[in-house]
Amino acid sequence: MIPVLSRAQMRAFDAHAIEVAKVPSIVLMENAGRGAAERILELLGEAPRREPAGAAGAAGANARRAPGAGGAPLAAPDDRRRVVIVCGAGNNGGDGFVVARHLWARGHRPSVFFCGKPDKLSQDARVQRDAWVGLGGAVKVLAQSSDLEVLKAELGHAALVVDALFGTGLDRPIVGTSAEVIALLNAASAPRVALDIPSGLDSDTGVPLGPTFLADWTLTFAHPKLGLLTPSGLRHAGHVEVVGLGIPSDVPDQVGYAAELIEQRDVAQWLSPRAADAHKYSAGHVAVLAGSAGKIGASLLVAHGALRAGAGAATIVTWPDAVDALQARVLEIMTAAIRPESIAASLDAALRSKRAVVLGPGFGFDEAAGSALGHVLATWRGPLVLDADAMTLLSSSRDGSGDPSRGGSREFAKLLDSPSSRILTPHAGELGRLLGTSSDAIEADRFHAATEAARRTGSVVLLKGAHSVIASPTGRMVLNVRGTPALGTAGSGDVLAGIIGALASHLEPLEAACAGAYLHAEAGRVAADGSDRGIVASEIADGVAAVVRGLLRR
Ligand SMILES: NC(=O)C1=CN([C@@H]2O[C@H](COP(=O)(O)OP(=O)(O)OC[C@H]3O[C@@H](n4cnc5c(N)ncnc54)[C@H](O)[C@@H]3O)[C@@H](O)[C@H]2O)[C@@H](O)CC1
Ligand SMILES: [K+]
Repeated sequence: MIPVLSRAQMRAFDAHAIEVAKVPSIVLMENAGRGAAERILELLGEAPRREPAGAAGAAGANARRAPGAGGAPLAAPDDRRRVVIVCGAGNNGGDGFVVARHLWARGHRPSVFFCGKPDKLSQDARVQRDAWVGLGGAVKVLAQSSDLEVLKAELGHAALVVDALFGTGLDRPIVGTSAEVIALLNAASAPRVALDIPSGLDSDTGVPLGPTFLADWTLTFAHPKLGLLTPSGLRHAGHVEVVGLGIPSDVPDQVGYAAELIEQRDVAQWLSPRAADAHKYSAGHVAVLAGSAGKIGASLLVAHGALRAGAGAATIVTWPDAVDALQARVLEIMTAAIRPESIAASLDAALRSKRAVVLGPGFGFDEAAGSALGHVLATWRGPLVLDADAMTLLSSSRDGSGDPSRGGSREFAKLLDSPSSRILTPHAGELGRLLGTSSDAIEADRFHAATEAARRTGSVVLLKGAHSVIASPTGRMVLNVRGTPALGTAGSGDVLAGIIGALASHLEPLEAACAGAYLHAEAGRVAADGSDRGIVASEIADGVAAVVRGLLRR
């Protein structure tokens, strides 16, 4: 996993590198700028030209474009089509001067602008500015409207735009000339690259503090920052790549990190090959408490997801009329009925010898469904994935306290006492209802919401959305950013719940949720084949087997 750092942790990282490891800060800046320049040179050879667009149009292009894809080479070093670099007064600006010098050394003639008070230049940025000027480079200061006209003219034929205005030091909205500069940069038709983070973005929450640079690529230094990995952060950051600072990667173990990013090799490691004498029950038999009359599709998708992710068997345990409807539809999947008059007894029989339970999709949220959930919470000792209607039951007449006398649901109270190992898979709306707040409040700080929910429910919580956040009750947080908009299709969440159920038969709940999110996203990518829509949920389930196969072959 790749450590993801908060603003404060990144400061601690820098301080550790400088004070403990004795790497001078100017060397870190040199490494940052040189690494970024190398990547920018590559991008100049790859980046597609965009049609000129206003700020809004540019935002659309940013969302649509697959960065790095195809296109004619942009820039043989060319006197007219220059790289435009806009530097601020802090160390982020210093990185910009280093980029300029290395591009110059490779035959380019970058146009360098400075926005800020020259007497406020940080010590290292001043050294780098002087080195740039000492080599004969020019710096155009952006102080008044006529200066902005010069910038605008240069942007009109720029080969690429580099934002080195503000980095992790930003702690308030950008105003004044810098804000006008950002508007101009965002309106440029050239590809846009942010150094470290897009200027204007809060590096912890990914929320724009005010006017914010809209990047196609963000070259972030040493480690990804938290704010780059939220849906809003990624919308502004474009394609995020890490540029090393020449510091060993174990420093975050010493200074701390806020989250981890799932990598392919983590999931490959978790997926151990089946034993030669494996049989369907040793591979894991998943009970799927899902579906109801008119909603049997949900239960089929869960079971399908579980089998494709490696469950040896799946049994849909549901209401008698749904079982009748299912009979005609199932081949590989078994069914068992929950008798409303003897819910506890039928569940005890159905869950015997099962390895994991998935409860919720299409299950209903009436009294009987509540009793079934209550019984499972009270008696099931294995992995339990709670999704969809289970989330509604947990939060009905809820205040998130778990105390029925204060408006918390009975089921929520049972959740806290349950001997099961629970994985909750809410989207923002469901989590909002569970915690007694709005979906907007959840989206405003998804990291906090997921960790808080995990702590309050004593469960692993997978907060769905464009990029999932997986939090454990111990405070560990893992991010999966492999998702694609194509995954937004009916039944996609049901498949995810099934995949996690299968994996939870063998893995710890946090690992199962992480691996499940990753496999689901990758399978969606395979099914979508480069498109952002048009796939159906059963194709995601089908795709999982191929993704698992690929990982096992590694
Ligand atoms: N310290 C280090 O060792 C390294 C730092 N690096 C770069 O340094 C950046 C952080 O540098 P700094 O801490 O100097 O900060 P920034 O360059 O991000 O910001 C500059 C200064 O602007 C001020 N400021 C904050 N918000 C403002 C606003 N809205 N309007 C006007 N001024 C505002 C702050 O006082 C801050 O010190 C990183 O993002 C990275 O790009 C890299 O060079 C790698 C090494
Ligand atoms: K920046």
